[in-house]
Amino acid sequence: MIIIKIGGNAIHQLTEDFFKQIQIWLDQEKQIIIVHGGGQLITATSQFFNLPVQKIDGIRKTSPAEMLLTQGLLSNVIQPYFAQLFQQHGINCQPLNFNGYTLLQGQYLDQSQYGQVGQVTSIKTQLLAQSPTNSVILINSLVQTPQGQLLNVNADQAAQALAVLTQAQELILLTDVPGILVDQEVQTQLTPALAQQFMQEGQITGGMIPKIKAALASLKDGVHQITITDQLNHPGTTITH
Ligand SMILES: Nc1ncnc2c1ncn2[C@@H]1O[C@H](COP(=O)(O)OP(=O)(O)O)[C@@H](O)[C@H]1O
Ligand SMILES: CC(=O)N[C@@H](CCC(=O)OP(=O)(O)O)C(=O)O
Repeated sequence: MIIIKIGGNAIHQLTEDFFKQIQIWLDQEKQIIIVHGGGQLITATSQFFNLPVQKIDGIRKTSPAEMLLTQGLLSNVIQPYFAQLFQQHGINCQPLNFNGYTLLQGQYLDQSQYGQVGQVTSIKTQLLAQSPTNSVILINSLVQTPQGQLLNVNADQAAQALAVLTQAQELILLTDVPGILVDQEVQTQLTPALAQQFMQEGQITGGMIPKIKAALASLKDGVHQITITDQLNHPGTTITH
Protein backbone atom coordinates (compact mmCIF):
# COMPACT_ATOMS: atom_id res chain seq x y z
CA MET A 1 0.00 0.00 0.00
CA ILE A 2 1.33 3.41 -0.99
CA ILE A 3 -0.45 6.61 0.07
CA ILE A 4 0.26 9.69 -2.04
CA LYS A 5 -1.09 13.05 -0.99
CA ILE A 6 -1.17 15.67 -3.74
CA GLY A 7 -1.49 19.23 -2.51
CA GLY A 8 -3.66 21.82 -4.19
CA ASN A 9 -0.54 23.64 -5.35
CA ALA A 10 1.03 20.46 -6.76
CA ILE A 11 -1.94 19.57 -8.98
CA HIS A 12 -0.62 21.57 -11.91
CA GLN A 13 2.89 20.15 -11.87
CA LEU A 14 2.14 16.45 -12.39
CA THR A 15 4.41 15.20 -15.17
CA GLU A 16 4.34 12.25 -17.57
CA ASP A 17 6.90 10.62 -15.24
CA PHE A 18 4.39 10.80 -12.39
CA PHE A 19 1.76 8.84 -14.34
CA LYS A 20 4.40 6.36 -15.63
CA GLN A 21 5.55 5.65 -12.07
CA ILE A 22 1.96 5.12 -10.92
CA GLN A 23 1.41 2.60 -13.73
CA ILE A 24 4.66 0.79 -12.81
CA TRP A 25 3.47 0.43 -9.21
CA LEU A 26 0.03 -0.77 -10.35
CA ASP A 27 1.70 -3.34 -12.61
CA GLN A 28 3.67 -4.50 -9.54
CA GLU A 29 0.25 -5.01 -7.86
CA LYS A 30 0.79 -2.27 -5.31
CA GLN A 31 -2.38 -0.69 -3.95
CA ILE A 32 -2.27 3.09 -4.37
CA ILE A 33 -4.50 5.60 -2.64
CA ILE A 34 -4.26 9.22 -3.74
CA VAL A 35 -5.52 11.84 -1.31
CA HIS A 36 -5.91 15.16 -3.05
CA GLY A 37 -5.96 18.62 -1.54
CA GLY A 38 -7.31 21.81 -3.01
CA GLY A 39 -6.59 24.44 -0.38
CA GLN A 40 -5.47 27.02 -2.91
CA LEU A 41 -8.78 26.90 -4.84
CA ILE A 42 -10.81 26.90 -1.60
CA THR A 43 -8.99 30.04 -0.45
CA ALA A 44 -9.36 31.82 -3.81
CA THR A 45 -13.07 30.97 -4.07
CA SER A 46 -13.71 32.02 -0.46
CA GLN A 47 -12.08 35.37 -1.14
CA PHE A 48 -14.18 35.77 -4.28
CA PHE A 49 -17.33 35.31 -2.16
CA ASN A 50 -15.97 37.51 0.66
CA LEU A 51 -15.87 34.61 3.11
CA PRO A 52 -13.20 35.07 5.80
CA VAL A 53 -10.09 32.91 5.34
CA GLN A 54 -8.40 31.94 8.56
CA LYS A 55 -5.81 29.22 9.04
CA ILE A 56 -4.38 28.10 12.36
CA ASP A 57 -1.04 26.32 11.83
CA GLY A 58 -2.17 25.36 8.32
CA ILE A 59 -5.65 24.14 9.40
CA ARG A 60 -8.56 26.06 7.88
CA LYS A 61 -11.10 27.40 10.38
CA THR A 62 -14.27 26.27 8.61
CA SER A 63 -17.66 27.97 9.04
CA PRO A 64 -20.86 26.22 7.85
CA ALA A 65 -20.79 28.37 4.65
CA GLU A 66 -17.13 27.55 4.11
CA MET A 67 -17.92 23.86 4.63
CA LEU A 68 -20.51 23.92 1.83
CA LEU A 69 -18.04 25.61 -0.48
CA THR A 70 -15.23 23.21 0.48
CA GLN A 71 -17.43 20.16 -0.08
CA GLY A 72 -18.56 21.47 -3.47
CA LEU A 73 -15.03 22.24 -4.64
CA LEU A 74 -13.36 19.08 -3.37
CA SER A 75 -16.08 16.66 -4.49
CA ASN A 76 -17.49 18.32 -7.61
CA VAL A 77 -14.59 20.25 -9.10
CA ILE A 78 -11.20 18.98 -7.95
CA GLN A 79 -11.91 15.27 -7.65
CA PRO A 80 -13.50 14.94 -11.13
CA TYR A 81 -10.60 16.96 -12.53
CA PHE A 82 -8.13 14.47 -11.03
CA ALA A 83 -10.15 11.47 -12.16
CA GLN A 84 -10.11 12.85 -15.70
CA LEU A 85 -6.34 13.44 -15.55
CA PHE A 86 -5.74 9.80 -14.61
CA GLN A 87 -8.10 8.55 -17.28
CA GLN A 88 -6.40 10.73 -19.90
CA HIS A 89 -3.13 9.02 -18.99
CA GLY A 90 -4.69 5.57 -19.34
CA ILE A 91 -4.74 4.86 -15.61
CA ASN A 92 -7.84 3.30 -14.07
CA CYS A 93 -9.11 5.42 -11.25
CA GLN A 94 -11.76 4.74 -8.62
CA PRO A 95 -13.05 7.88 -6.84
CA LEU A 96 -14.09 6.70 -3.37
CA ASN A 97 -15.52 9.66 -1.59
CA PHE A 98 -17.41 11.42 -4.21
CA ASN A 99 -20.60 13.03 -2.94
CA GLY A 100 -21.44 11.20 0.22
CA TYR A 101 -19.70 7.97 -0.73
CA THR A 102 -17.03 8.40 1.92
CA LEU A 103 -14.10 6.17 2.74
CA LEU A 104 -13.07 8.20 5.77
CA GLN A 105 -15.10 8.36 8.96
CA GLY A 106 -14.38 10.86 11.66
CA GLN A 107 -15.38 13.32 14.31
CA TYR A 108 -14.91 17.00 15.17
CA LEU A 109 -11.31 18.03 15.86
CA ASP A 110 -12.20 20.93 18.17
CA GLN A 111 -15.44 22.60 17.13
CA SER A 112 -14.97 25.71 19.30
CA GLN A 113 -11.55 26.43 17.76
CA TYR A 114 -11.88 25.23 14.16
CA GLY A 115 -15.63 24.94 13.41
CA GLN A 116 -16.59 22.24 10.88
CA VAL A 117 -13.18 20.59 10.92
CA GLY A 118 -12.73 16.90 11.54
CA GLN A 119 -10.18 14.22 12.21
CA VAL A 120 -10.16 10.70 10.81
CA THR A 121 -11.13 7.96 13.26
CA SER A 122 -11.64 4.97 10.95
CA ILE A 123 -11.98 3.87 7.36
CA LYS A 124 -14.63 1.75 5.68
CA THR A 125 -12.35 -1.16 4.86
CA GLN A 126 -15.08 -2.95 2.90
CA LEU A 127 -14.99 -0.11 0.34
CA LEU A 128 -11.25 -0.70 -0.10
CA ALA A 129 -11.73 -4.43 -0.42
CA GLN A 130 -14.40 -3.92 -3.11
CA SER A 131 -12.33 -1.59 -5.25
CA PRO A 132 -10.90 -3.10 -8.45
CA THR A 133 -7.26 -4.12 -8.67
CA ASN A 134 -4.99 -2.31 -11.13
CA SER A 135 -6.81 0.91 -10.28
CA VAL A 136 -5.81 3.97 -8.29
CA ILE A 137 -8.17 4.89 -5.46
CA LEU A 138 -8.80 8.61 -5.40
CA ILE A 139 -10.21 10.35 -2.34
CA ASN A 140 -10.55 13.83 -0.90
CA SER A 141 -10.06 14.64 2.75
CA LEU A 142 -13.67 15.02 3.89
CA VAL A 143 -14.85 12.75 6.70
CA GLN A 144 -18.34 11.73 7.71
CA THR A 145 -19.39 11.56 11.36
CA PRO A 146 -21.59 8.69 12.63
CA GLN A 147 -24.48 11.22 12.41
CA GLY A 148 -23.80 11.74 8.69
CA GLN A 149 -22.28 15.22 9.00
CA LEU A 150 -19.42 15.97 6.56
CA LEU A 151 -16.36 17.69 8.06
CA ASN A 152 -13.30 19.29 6.49
CA VAL A 153 -9.96 17.60 7.28
CA ASN A 154 -6.55 18.91 6.33
CA ALA A 155 -5.45 16.61 3.51
CA ASP A 156 -1.99 15.96 5.03
CA GLN A 157 -3.65 14.77 8.25
CA ALA A 158 -6.11 12.64 6.28
CA ALA A 159 -3.25 11.01 4.35
CA GLN A 160 -1.38 10.34 7.59
CA ALA A 161 -4.41 8.70 9.24
CA LEU A 162 -4.98 6.61 6.14
CA ALA A 163 -1.32 5.53 6.03
CA VAL A 164 -1.47 4.43 9.65
CA LEU A 165 -4.90 2.74 9.44
CA THR A 166 -3.95 0.79 6.30
CA GLN A 167 -0.43 0.06 7.64
CA ALA A 168 0.94 1.50 4.42
CA GLN A 169 4.49 0.80 3.39
CA GLU A 170 5.02 4.36 2.18
CA LEU A 171 3.56 7.86 2.57
CA ILE A 172 4.48 10.48 -0.04
CA LEU A 173 3.46 14.11 0.38
CA LEU A 174 3.68 15.81 -3.02
CA THR A 175 3.78 19.58 -2.82
CA ASP A 176 5.02 22.64 -4.68
CA VAL A 177 8.49 22.75 -3.07
CA PRO A 178 11.30 20.19 -3.56
CA GLY A 179 11.35 19.27 0.14
CA ILE A 180 11.86 20.90 3.53
CA LEU A 181 13.96 23.97 2.94
CA VAL A 182 16.20 25.44 5.60
CA ASP A 183 18.30 28.42 4.53
CA GLN A 184 17.06 27.66 0.99
CA GLU A 185 18.62 24.17 1.01
CA VAL A 186 16.58 20.96 0.77
CA GLN A 187 17.08 18.83 3.87
CA THR A 188 17.49 15.33 2.41
CA GLN A 189 16.90 13.65 5.79
CA LEU A 190 15.14 15.02 8.82
CA THR A 191 14.87 13.40 12.25
CA PRO A 192 11.88 14.17 14.53
CA ALA A 193 14.15 16.16 16.88
CA LEU A 194 15.48 18.37 14.06
CA ALA A 195 11.99 18.85 12.63
CA GLN A 196 10.72 20.03 16.04
CA GLN A 197 13.70 22.38 16.33
CA PHE A 198 13.08 23.91 12.87
CA MET A 199 9.38 24.43 13.70
CA GLN A 200 10.25 26.11 17.01
CA GLU A 201 12.82 28.35 15.29
CA GLY A 202 10.23 29.38 12.69
CA GLN A 203 12.16 27.78 9.79
CA ILE A 204 9.15 25.58 9.00
CA THR A 205 5.87 27.51 8.83
CA GLY A 206 2.36 27.66 7.31
CA GLY A 207 1.27 24.74 5.14
CA MET A 208 4.49 22.85 5.88
CA ILE A 209 3.51 22.47 9.56
CA PRO A 210 0.65 19.95 8.98
CA LYS A 211 2.98 18.04 6.65
CA ILE A 212 5.73 17.75 9.26
CA LYS A 213 3.23 16.84 11.97
CA ALA A 214 1.67 14.22 9.65
CA ALA A 215 5.11 12.82 8.83
CA LEU A 216 6.17 12.61 12.49
CA ALA A 217 2.90 10.97 13.56
CA SER A 218 3.15 8.43 10.70
CA LEU A 219 6.73 7.57 11.64
CA LYS A 220 5.72 7.07 15.28
CA ASP A 221 2.85 4.80 14.22
CA GLY A 222 4.94 2.48 12.06
CA VAL A 223 5.01 3.92 8.53
CA HIS A 224 8.63 3.37 7.53
CA GLN A 225 9.05 5.46 4.41
CA ILE A 226 7.85 9.07 4.48
CA THR A 227 8.86 11.58 1.83
CA ILE A 228 8.02 15.23 1.20
CA THR A 229 8.84 16.19 -2.39
CA ASP A 230 7.59 17.91 -5.53
CA GLN A 231 8.02 14.95 -7.95
CA LEU A 232 7.94 11.18 -7.44
CA ASN A 233 11.39 10.91 -9.07
CA HIS A 234 12.97 13.64 -6.92
CA PRO A 235 14.45 12.53 -3.59
CA GLY A 236 12.96 15.42 -1.55
CA THR A 237 13.07 15.14 2.25
CA THR A 238 12.88 11.77 3.98
CA ILE A 239 11.60 11.81 7.56
CA THR A 240 13.47 9.18 9.54
CA HIS A 241 14.72 8.33 13.05
N1 LIG B 1 10.81 25.16 5.66
C1 LIG B 1 9.98 25.10 4.62
N2 LIG B 1 10.34 24.42 3.51
C2 LIG B 1 9.53 24.36 2.44
N3 LIG B 1 8.31 24.97 2.38
C3 LIG B 1 7.90 25.66 3.45
C4 LIG B 1 8.71 25.75 4.62
N4 LIG B 1 8.04 26.51 5.54
C5 LIG B 1 6.89 26.88 4.96
N5 LIG B 1 6.77 26.37 3.71
C6 LIG B 1 5.64 26.60 2.82
O1 LIG B 1 4.83 25.44 2.75
C7 LIG B 1 4.24 25.43 1.44
C8 LIG B 1 3.65 24.06 1.17
O2 LIG B 1 2.45 23.94 1.91
P1 LIG B 1 1.03 24.19 1.20
O3 LIG B 1 1.02 25.49 0.51
O4 LIG B 1 -0.02 23.92 2.20
O5 LIG B 1 1.08 23.07 0.08
P2 LIG B 1 0.09 21.93 -0.39
O6 LIG B 1 -1.00 22.61 -1.13
O7 LIG B 1 0.97 21.09 -1.25
O8 LIG B 1 -0.39 21.20 0.83
C9 LIG B 1 5.39 25.84 0.55
O9 LIG B 1 4.95 26.33 -0.70
C10 LIG B 1 6.06 26.93 1.38
O10 LIG B 1 5.53 28.20 1.07
C1 LIG C 1 -9.22 21.64 7.61
C2 LIG C 1 -8.39 21.98 6.40
O1 LIG C 1 -7.41 22.68 6.52
N1 LIG C 1 -8.79 21.45 5.23
C3 LIG C 1 -8.14 21.73 3.99
C4 LIG C 1 -8.51 20.64 2.99
C5 LIG C 1 -7.80 20.76 1.66
C6 LIG C 1 -6.29 20.70 1.80
O2 LIG C 1 -5.71 20.29 2.81
O3 LIG C 1 -5.65 21.12 0.66
P1 LIG C 1 -4.07 21.34 0.47
O4 LIG C 1 -3.41 20.04 0.75
O5 LIG C 1 -3.98 21.76 -0.94
O6 LIG C 1 -3.60 22.40 1.42
C7 LIG C 1 -8.58 23.11 3.45
O7 LIG C 1 -9.72 23.50 3.67
O8 LIG C 1 -7.75 23.77 2.82
